[in-house]
Amino acid sequence: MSDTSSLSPPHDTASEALASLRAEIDALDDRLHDLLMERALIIERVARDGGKTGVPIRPGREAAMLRRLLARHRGALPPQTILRIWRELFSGALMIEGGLTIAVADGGQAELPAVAREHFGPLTALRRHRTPSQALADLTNGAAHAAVLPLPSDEDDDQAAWWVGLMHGGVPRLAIVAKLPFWARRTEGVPQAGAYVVASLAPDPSGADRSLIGIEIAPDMSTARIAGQLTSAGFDVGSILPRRAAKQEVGYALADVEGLVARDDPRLSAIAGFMATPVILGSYAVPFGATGPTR
Ligand SMILES: C=C(O[C@@H]1C=C(C(=O)O)C=C[C@H]1O)C(=O)O
Repeated sequence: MSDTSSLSPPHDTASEALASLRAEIDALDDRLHDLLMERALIIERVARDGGKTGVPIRPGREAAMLRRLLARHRGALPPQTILRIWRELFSGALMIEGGLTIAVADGGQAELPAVAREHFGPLTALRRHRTPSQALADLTNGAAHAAVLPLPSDEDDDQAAWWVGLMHGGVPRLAIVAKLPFWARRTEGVPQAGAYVVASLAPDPSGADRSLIGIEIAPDMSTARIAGQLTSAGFDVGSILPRRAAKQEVGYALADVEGLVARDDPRLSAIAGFMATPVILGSYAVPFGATGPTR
């Protein structure tokens, strides 16, 4: 250990005023702590009597709670502090509900585990994999509750284009249930990568959601035409990611549309011009502070 004898102790002036302010902080901390313990008692009741089944996270409810608190937030405390505290509370609550394990595919994007950690907190077990299919296998064999996967890009090879596999389903039926980061304004030093969370979870509306539609297209179909077909079926289209592999008879497209669209939405079966009826791949709460449509 280094020699600290020459360091002067912290020197605070007006020590009486400071001591009294600190006493106020300590008293408030007791009240906050009492409330947190009371909250944990209710979480225990949710776990015992709430009738929840399957994957315990409720991404829509979490997003709605955060938006509500951030909307009423006033004063000097940075709003992001509110988000950090509540994300930590959610992760503690999920420990009470039996704990959470998240699989993350970090292939090519070292930032993805950091994005997963930022969202799910240090209490959550993370299983790191190289590829999306390895992370998804954790869901099908019950080793993880949810998978954090990279945002699709037009540079993805077949292995990386995990959303195409999601279109063809399987048991359990997996869906995109959240988009990360929820705090959309990024500051220097925080992970910049985005991700989708996939789980076997029913849609959990947050009040401001978007949905992802997987489409089989003829390989030469233009993006404008895909958008046109979706728009005339009544969808408000944000972005479209086409995937046209060379020498293949079918291409794919991932469309991001406004609202929480149900799997049996009649607009899907009424759509014309695609190779098959488009399928809903899931939905996500619009990240806080996001500007404009996101893919
Ligand atoms: C407590 C619940 O479970 C989880 C924990 C939450 C919380 O701490 O408030 C909210 C949503 C869920 O992710 C719930 O479903 O209400």
